[in-house]
Amino acid sequence: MPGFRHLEAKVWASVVLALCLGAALTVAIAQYDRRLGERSQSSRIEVRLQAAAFELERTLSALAQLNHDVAATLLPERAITTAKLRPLAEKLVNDHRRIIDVAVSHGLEVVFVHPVEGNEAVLGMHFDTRPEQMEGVRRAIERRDTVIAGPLPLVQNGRPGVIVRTPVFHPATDGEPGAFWGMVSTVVEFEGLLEDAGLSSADLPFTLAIRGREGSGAQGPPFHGDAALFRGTHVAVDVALPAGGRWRLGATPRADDSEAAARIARIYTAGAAISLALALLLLYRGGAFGSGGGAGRLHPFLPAGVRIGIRAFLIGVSLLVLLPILAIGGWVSYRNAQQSTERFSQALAREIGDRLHDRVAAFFEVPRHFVAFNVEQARAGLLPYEKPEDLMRGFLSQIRQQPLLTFVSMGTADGQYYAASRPPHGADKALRMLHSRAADDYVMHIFRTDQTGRSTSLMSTGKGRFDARRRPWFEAALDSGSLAWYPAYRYAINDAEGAYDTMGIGMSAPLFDPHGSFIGVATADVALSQLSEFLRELTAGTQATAFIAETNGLMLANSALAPIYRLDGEEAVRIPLAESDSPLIRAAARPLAASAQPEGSASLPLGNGNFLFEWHRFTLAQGPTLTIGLILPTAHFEAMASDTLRNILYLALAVMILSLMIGLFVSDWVARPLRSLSRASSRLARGDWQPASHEPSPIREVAALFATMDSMAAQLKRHTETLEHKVRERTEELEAANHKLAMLSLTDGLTGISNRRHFDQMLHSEWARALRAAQPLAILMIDIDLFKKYNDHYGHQAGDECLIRVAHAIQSCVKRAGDLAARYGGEEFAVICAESDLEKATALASILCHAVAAQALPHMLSPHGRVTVSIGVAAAVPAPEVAPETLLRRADEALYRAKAGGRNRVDAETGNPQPLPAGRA
Ligand SMILES: Nc1nc2c(ncn2[C@@H]2O[C@H](COP(=O)(O)OP(=O)(O)OP(=O)(O)O)[C@@H](O)[C@H]2O)c(=O)[nH]1
Repeated sequence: MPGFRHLEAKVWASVVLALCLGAALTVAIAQYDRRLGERSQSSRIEVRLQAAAFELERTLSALAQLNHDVAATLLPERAITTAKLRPLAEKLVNDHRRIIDVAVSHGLEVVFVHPVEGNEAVLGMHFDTRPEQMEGVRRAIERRDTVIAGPLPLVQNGRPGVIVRTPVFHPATDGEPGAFWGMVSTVVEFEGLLEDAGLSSADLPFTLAIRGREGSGAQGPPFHGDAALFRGTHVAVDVALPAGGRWRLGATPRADDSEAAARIARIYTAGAAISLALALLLLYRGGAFGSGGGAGRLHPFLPAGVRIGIRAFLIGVSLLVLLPILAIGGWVSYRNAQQSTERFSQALAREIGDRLHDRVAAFFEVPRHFVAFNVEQARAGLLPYEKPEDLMRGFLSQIRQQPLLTFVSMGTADGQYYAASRPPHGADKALRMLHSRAADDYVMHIFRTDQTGRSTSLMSTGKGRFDARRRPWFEAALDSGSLAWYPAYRYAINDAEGAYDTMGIGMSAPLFDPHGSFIGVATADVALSQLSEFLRELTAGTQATAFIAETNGLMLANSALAPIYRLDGEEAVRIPLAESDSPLIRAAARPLAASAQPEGSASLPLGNGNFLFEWHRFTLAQGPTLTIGLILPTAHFEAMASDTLRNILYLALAVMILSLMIGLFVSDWVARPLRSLSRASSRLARGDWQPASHEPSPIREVAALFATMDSMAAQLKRHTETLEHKVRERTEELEAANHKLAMLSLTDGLTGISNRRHFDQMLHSEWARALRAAQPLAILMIDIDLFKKYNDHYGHQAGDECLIRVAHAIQSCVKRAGDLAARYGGEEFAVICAESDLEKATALASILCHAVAAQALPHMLSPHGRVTVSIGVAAAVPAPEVAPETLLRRADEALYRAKAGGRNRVDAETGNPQPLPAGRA
């Protein structure tokens, strides 16, 4: 009966041990998983912190630059000119939403602030009355450079703020550094900075703290979050502040990581299930559920009566174990590969997108830099516009610094044009100088230049007048009155090679001399074809397509090098994204038009595959809003997943084949000796005692089985041989006895010669033989004369003795092979003479007659005085229709006649009795 009571103690012990081991292993795995999870969480946090640090560094360094720019405006006069300062400050505050105010102090007193509203408390403030402010101010003065001060509670609202401070000094005199004049401070909302860096505390999956106030670094005072976390295990990333100093970002994962908790719960559940299953299995083996795993029971999963070979069994078991492992391992790996690919593709797209955005944004800073520089130069009286050769050489050295620029040029107030240029098209990439002068009647001249920046040869001259004042960039500068982007336009330079047959975009600004008089317009320009080339370089090796377009959907550039304008007569008509030659760009136009978001992504299903589309919108300073689009084929990433899957499949296949081979080898190793054992026992069962040639087995139990079987077989063989020997002996004895019995059955018990039965058998067989051979056969019938009287006179005993003597006498005369003498009955004897005719037989009969008489056995009552015999002889060649008894009868008749004739004589069937010769009677 199934039950638990009868279970042995060792079964219970193994169950308890299995449960304990299972629990210990589960706890260990959960701990390990937790540690792994924490490690991976830490690295995720670190990545996030690094991204945030990068963003903070970028923002702060941009702010430092801007603050520095404001300070630079104070340098010429070292006087607070509100009219000059206000527009700059206004622009700063408007462009950067996190800036609270821009303030200027003369000495340590704040004398200018913008905006005033909300910052009234700042105006007139003395830094030396505010120790927390003074710390940063002192640092800036000591360093004589921009510093990032704070964060500290702001005077205006008490909220934490970061202050970018740039000190301004009097000019140096006699090699002595100039004395402190004042300070430009840009105040930034600290929480806003954190938010922009993705560290808004609301949605962080970790606890954040920051230390290093005043850029004091890893050991500095904490200023944000719970500083206690710095005492425990935490992830730390430093923010390098512009112009020196560091903040340290520290983070620890939040305790309520539900994903990790769910994973740990799954591990505990799986561990409990496996331990329980193991315990049940042990109970089953112990017999808790019936005869269970007891010896002799077949496997519970096999139908009754089914037997399988040991090799199939071993391979089957291996496959049963291996296949689920392979299947689960393969599935998990594939899922992981898929997820990693997904994450990787998104990260890569974002990475390429960000890189593209940064590079393009940096690229658009280039024209600004050159135009601003030339504006500064003009204002400082350093732009040699009255010496065109020098002017163009200066432009040439500028354009040489920036390989993507197409023109750095100036249009003078009277419409003359001077430029350095890099031809956007054509094989000849030598830099050019261009001018259209009033002296040449405004005809464009294009010169090739050499390495030293001199014009070498005139390449071509223009067809018509080139009046700079009619060019879009000139007009745009006049319209805006300051540095500004102008819309894309078609170049009007008609050189012989068509190198300038393209559109361009750039920045221009009016130029004023030191007296403030308008002297012309400076411009830096990039050909849109160059911009496309730039995009192509940026996306090289990524299989991505990138484009730049304006908000109205008109293309500026694309890495596919699809045309961005077409000519309608002489007029260049810009092509919108939706009409691009590139189907990818056309497909991207729709989601882009539908979204007003500054950045986003969309999936583009196209005829030949799926694409991931990422876009960023950004506004150029003093210019249009541009969209940078990036289109990536997802097949590239999917291929990675399918590559992984294929690799997994190959690996699984290889493992399976290897396992099968090992399985076959092992099963053969185990099974072959067992099979030879099985064959040997079958042979033994058939009684084949030949010693079996076993496969040697390395398995102890199997080897022991072989040894036992061998000794068992040897013992059986010995027993069987002994038995066979005994049986043979008994059989021989039996045969001898049977032979004796047979002899006895054919012999007369008194006389020892053949009896009547033997005589009859021999008569028939000899008769048949004579018949076949057509030879004569004779019979002698012999009867002792007057034996009754002998008996009566000498007694029965003597009669028997007499019979014996007569028999011996007869037997002694019958020696020929094939002849037989027998006692025919009573005192009567008979002889068969083979191959004998009557004559030969009669002769034998006479010899017999004489032989008996010659014994001279006294017989008182016989007229011969001795024992004599009478013999009847008959002979014949047997015929098929004649029975042998006929011959017997005839011999008997002859005997009768011999008796009647006086006894002691022979009578042949002729009827003529043969009297014995007298002398021998
Ligand atoms: N002692 C002895 N006597 C036998 C045996 N078998 C037959 N007899 C005797 O043999 C005698 C045969 O006698 P009968 O047949 O009358 O003939 P007979 O006396 O020999 O006279 P004839 O044949 O005419 O010469 C009988 O008395 C039988 O008892 C035997 O085995 N032992």
